[in-house]
Amino acid sequence: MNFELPVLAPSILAADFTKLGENIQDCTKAGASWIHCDIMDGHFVPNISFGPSVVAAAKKAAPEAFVDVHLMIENPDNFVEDFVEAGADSITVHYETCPHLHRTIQNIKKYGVMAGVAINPATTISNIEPILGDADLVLAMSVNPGFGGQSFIPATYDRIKELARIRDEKGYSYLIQVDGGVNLRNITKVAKAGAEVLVAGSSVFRAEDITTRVEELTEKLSSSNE
Ligand SMILES: O=C(CO)[C@@H](O)[C@H](O)COP(=O)(O)O
Repeated sequence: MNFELPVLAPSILAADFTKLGENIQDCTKAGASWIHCDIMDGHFVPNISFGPSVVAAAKKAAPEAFVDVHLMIENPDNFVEDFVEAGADSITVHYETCPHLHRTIQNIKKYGVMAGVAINPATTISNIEPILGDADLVLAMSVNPGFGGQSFIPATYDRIKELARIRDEKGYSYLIQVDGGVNLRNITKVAKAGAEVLVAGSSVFRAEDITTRVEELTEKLSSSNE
């Protein structure tokens, strides 16, 4: 799949579900090549969102988009196949939910999709160092997972830089993703710190005009490279 880094990944958690297809197409028409799907189970996180049928609907609305699935659920191994069948191009699991993380990553890769590992703001990066060489994507949560519309936790900037430093030092190849509280005011700083996949929910879908907002965020990402 073709996309240029850094890339914006609008999170449909904040979309108007009565117009989900239209909201997603507003994003892709404005140049968004990724769509981020937040799966919440009411156990690992104190909120319930949606399951594979909504991911399949998102893929149907934008077959050309890279569908990025973020599993905030316990026992994620039980659901990997369902999300792959729904059209996921990447599946990210939380370190905090995976006692056998190496096996879970291999299980995701078996389906030919990208395998990501997410860490909560209070989880130290050293916890996932042993598997960083196997990860296709590392997601540094910039809010405590479970809800959209929260404020970006500033300590995330240093965590992004640390993930980039380890990758360079060890010759790893994972993408660095950031999720939570990303908006027009901070997106440039987040990208300049080294984030390559920037998830934005309320900033995109609560905007007066989704297309214009995606264009504005994407423009800031493009100029962050300069
Ligand atoms: O995973 C999560 C929250 O748990 C995020 O994907 C949010 O959905 C991002 O939303 P905003 O903070 O951008 O509103």
